[in-house]
Amino acid sequence: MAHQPSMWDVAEQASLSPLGAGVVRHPLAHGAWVDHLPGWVQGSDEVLDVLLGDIGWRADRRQMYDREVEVPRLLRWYAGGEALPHPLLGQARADLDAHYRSELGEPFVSAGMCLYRDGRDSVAWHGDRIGRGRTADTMVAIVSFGSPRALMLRPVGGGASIRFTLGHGDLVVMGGSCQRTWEHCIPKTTKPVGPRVSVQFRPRGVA
Ligand SMILES: O=C(O)CCC(=O)C(=O)O
Ligand SMILES: [Fe+2]
Repeated sequence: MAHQPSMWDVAEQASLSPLGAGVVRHPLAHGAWVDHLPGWVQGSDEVLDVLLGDIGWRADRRQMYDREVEVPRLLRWYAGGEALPHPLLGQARADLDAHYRSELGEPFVSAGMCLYRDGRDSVAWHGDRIGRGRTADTMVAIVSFGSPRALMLRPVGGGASIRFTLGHGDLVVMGGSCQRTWEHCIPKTTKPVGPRVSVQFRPRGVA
């Protein structure tokens, strides 16, 4: 008998909800803001499966005083011209463009990806300040897949930090002066967490 499409097939197909309807903006001090939309992606499992496959993840090494150490996460960088590993990610970039174009004034281009294999993987406090994020307002849009992890933000000059939990299919966008006037990090956790992949869309010249 031919396979009958069922509600389950429909439910499992990755899709995006309309951005305009659900994004909530959190204004921060010093001209920064964070937009948040939990559950932007539905049916995220198939995307996560692809992202956890062999897409060319590599372990970066950094000079740390007199020795070289591996950064505690795996990385994969897609320049604007390179096809993304799942069609939903191309759709996500197009939807982000449509929603933010008038405010951002330019398209999202690159997709940087981080794989946090478990709670020992992390990214330390930083701003995305390689390039124009150092001097100008910009946006970095992050879509999360897999185990929930905390994204922390704190003002550069000191002050209380704030926390967003980024779960499977969630969107956050850091905008305004956020990369210059605030720092962000994904802290390590001793909780037993599975892998998480973050996909960061940035305009040209921002990293
Ligand atoms: O994994 C995340 O959500 C953040 C990654 C990040 O801050 C970066 O790669 O610059
Ligand atoms: Fe960052």
